[in-house]
This record gives sequence, C-alpha cells and structure tokens, in this order.
Amino acid sequence: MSQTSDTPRQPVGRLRLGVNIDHVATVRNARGGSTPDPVRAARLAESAGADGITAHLREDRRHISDADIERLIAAIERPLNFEMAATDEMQAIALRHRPHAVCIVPERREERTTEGGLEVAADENRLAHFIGPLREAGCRVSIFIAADARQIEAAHRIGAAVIELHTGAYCDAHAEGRFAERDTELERLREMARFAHSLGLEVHAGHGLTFDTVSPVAAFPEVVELNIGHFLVGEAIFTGLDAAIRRMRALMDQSRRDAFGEGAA
Ligand SMILES: CC(=O)[C@@H](O)[C@H](O)COP(=O)(O)O
Ligand SMILES: NCC(=O)COP(=O)(O)O
Repeated sequence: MSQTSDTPRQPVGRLRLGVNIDHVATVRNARGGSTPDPVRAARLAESAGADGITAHLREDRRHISDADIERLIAAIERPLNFEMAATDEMQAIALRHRPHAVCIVPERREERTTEGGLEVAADENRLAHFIGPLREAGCRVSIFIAADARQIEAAHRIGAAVIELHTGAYCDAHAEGRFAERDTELERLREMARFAHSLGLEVHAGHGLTFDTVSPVAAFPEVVELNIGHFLVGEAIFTGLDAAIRRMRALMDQSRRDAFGEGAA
C-alpha cells in the first residue's frame, strides 16, 4: 500500500551507517600488490560501528576487484551493499553472490567518480526486467538516484525497494563555498526524501558526505541509511579509520538525537 504525506510517521529510529571501502582499494591499486587491504578495512569498519559495508565493483575494476568481492562475502559479518552498473556481467556476479543489497548506479568509463544518479525514467522497461532476477534472488534492490521526482517515481514503478539519494551536488556546493546553492540542494534532498518515503520506498543517501555535511542529512526522518567512504578513508590518513568512523557515527547519532530525541540514536 502506498503511503501519502499525511500518513502518521513511525517513530524515527537509529540511522544505519554503511562504510564504502572502495577507496582503500584505490590506494592499493595505485601501487599494485595487496596493501592496504579493503577486506581488512571492512572488518575494522564493522568493529568501529558500521552497520554494513558498501563496495562498488566498477566495470573497469579501477578499485574493487572480483576477488575482493569474494573475500568480502566470506569475511564480513554485516550486510554487503553491492554497487554495480546495470549490465549483464554485473547481474551475473550479483546473482552468484546474492548480497544483502544491490545498488544500481550509473557508470561512465571516463568519469572520476559517480557524477549523477541513474537515468531510470528513460530506461524503465529495461531496468524493470534487469532488477527482476535480483529481487527474485532475495537481494534488496536499491537505485542510486538524483533528488528528482520523475526519477523517484520511475524507481517506484520498476519495483525497487530502496532509493539512495545522491548527495554529491550538496557536498560539492558546501566544499566550494556556494552556500546558497548548497542550501537549495539540501532542501531538494529533504523534499525528495519525503516524497520517496510517501511512495513507500526506503530512503538512503550518500556520496561525498563529510563531518561538515553529514548532520543535516542525518536529521531527515525518512532517511534510514547513509553510505560514506571517500572522506572516511581520507580522514583515516590523519586519525586512523577506526577514529574516523566512530566520529562519523557520533555525529550521525547526535544529529538524530537533536532532531528527534534520545530514542532516535
Ligand atoms: C556510487 C557511489 O557513490 C560510490 O560507489 C562511489 O562512487 C565510489 O567511489 P568512486 O566513484 O570513486 O568509484
Ligand atoms: N553510494 C555512495 C557511497 O557508497 C559513498 O560515496 P563516497 O562517500 O565514497 O563519496
């Protein structure tokens, strides 16, 4: 049953933190060899308070490798959120491993990072067929998407359980001091989180989040999970990964408590 914006809210719960360990593999791959090991980072993230591990197996294998995915599945105790492009090759890999969650992301070979959300509205039929087997295999299918009502409606129509809102534009505007734009982006994220929730979608968010940008997003009542990686791995150079994750976790919990009271963290 789809909900309307007048539907009474459930009590707001603790926000889950998914730690993305791709960027550990980026450092490893810069030299070749086996260190630093993203699987070791994933185990450490779990002990520092991560509720799940996110890994993006890019088609060009620029960071995470097929072997990393095999090792992660064997080693981690928390759910794996497997990010991948909507290709036959990736679908076969996901169906072999059956991770807890599969997040479908757009990929462009020449991009430096995931620049935008998936174009769902223009590719609805193909994507509906594409995610069918993943759903049947028991994976929770998430769509990495811009804060755009048209794309959210399309994600809902194709049968996704979850959307993850791309927070990159908000974070970039903050980092570059474009504060009016940042606030506009934040407002867009807030409205679209509310809209997606009203359709019955589970709402996640991530990309580019930092200690400075996480709190307002953590205070959206509809958002139940944040996926964060690049900043944490960078911060780990200065303070260690354990401390970086614990601080991020504490900021998320504090934001939730400030907005909704003690029970929300
Ligand atoms: C989809 C997403 O936001 C993450 O997977 C992130 O993109 C990983 O980092 P790269 O973009 O550097 O692959
Ligand atoms: N899906 C977003 C993600 O996993 C983390 O993105 P980032 O913090 O590495 O930019």
